Amino acid sequence: MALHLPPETYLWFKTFHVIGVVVWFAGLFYLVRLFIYHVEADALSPDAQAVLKPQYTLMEKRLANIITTPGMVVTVAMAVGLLAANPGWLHQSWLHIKLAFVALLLVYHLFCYRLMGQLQQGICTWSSGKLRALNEAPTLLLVVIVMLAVFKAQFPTGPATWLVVALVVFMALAIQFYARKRRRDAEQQALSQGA
Ligand code: HEM
Repeated sequence: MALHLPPETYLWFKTFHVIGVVVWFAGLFYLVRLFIYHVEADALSPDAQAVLKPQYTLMEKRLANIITTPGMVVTVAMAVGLLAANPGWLHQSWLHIKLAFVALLLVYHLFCYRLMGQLQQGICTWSSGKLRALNEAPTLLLVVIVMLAVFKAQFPTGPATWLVVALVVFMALAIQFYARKRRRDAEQQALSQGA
């Protein structure tokens, strides 16, 4: 049964749903970036580690608890509002598929908390390269979920879609390639300075 709310209420729910998504993803992307810096601090001198590691721990905790999780809560709470205002969505298959991808996103969110705990205890076994690859997962989820929300039952499968998919994959690979090149250049510079 639909709630009888003023018509603009639905649009307010949608506005804050999208704002929640932006905040949630900003947090998820930056959190794993901080994990990468945290892991890379292992290669620094003990003095540098003593300063940087507690600082990264603090930044991670604040980012996760003050930005990322509240972004997730706003997204989900506003989604509940959208469904309460228009329960007809619950019978549509695009929403069921979207929910399956949102479930994956929530698993990713929880996994980030697990990694954060391991980093704080100094028992994280993930390399910075693996973390960089992990940081691409929410990009793919973001693209698919937003496409489902926008196209709904008319989910496109034509050439334009494949072009978008190819561009996203190309961008992800280019970022990985550039990051690897920068790391290699920095290593070579450090070696030549030490020589
Ligand atoms: C808790 C799970 C979620 C539910 C139940 C849900 C449900 C909905 C519903 C019912 C709408 C309104 C559709 C319309 O009025 O056309 C909507 C819009 C939207 N959702 Fe979600 N959503 C969820 C999570 C997400 C997530 C995680 C993202 C992003 C990754 C997202 C992105 C969007 C966007 C961009 C719109 C606006 C689409 C448009 O107006 O064309 N949603 N969502």
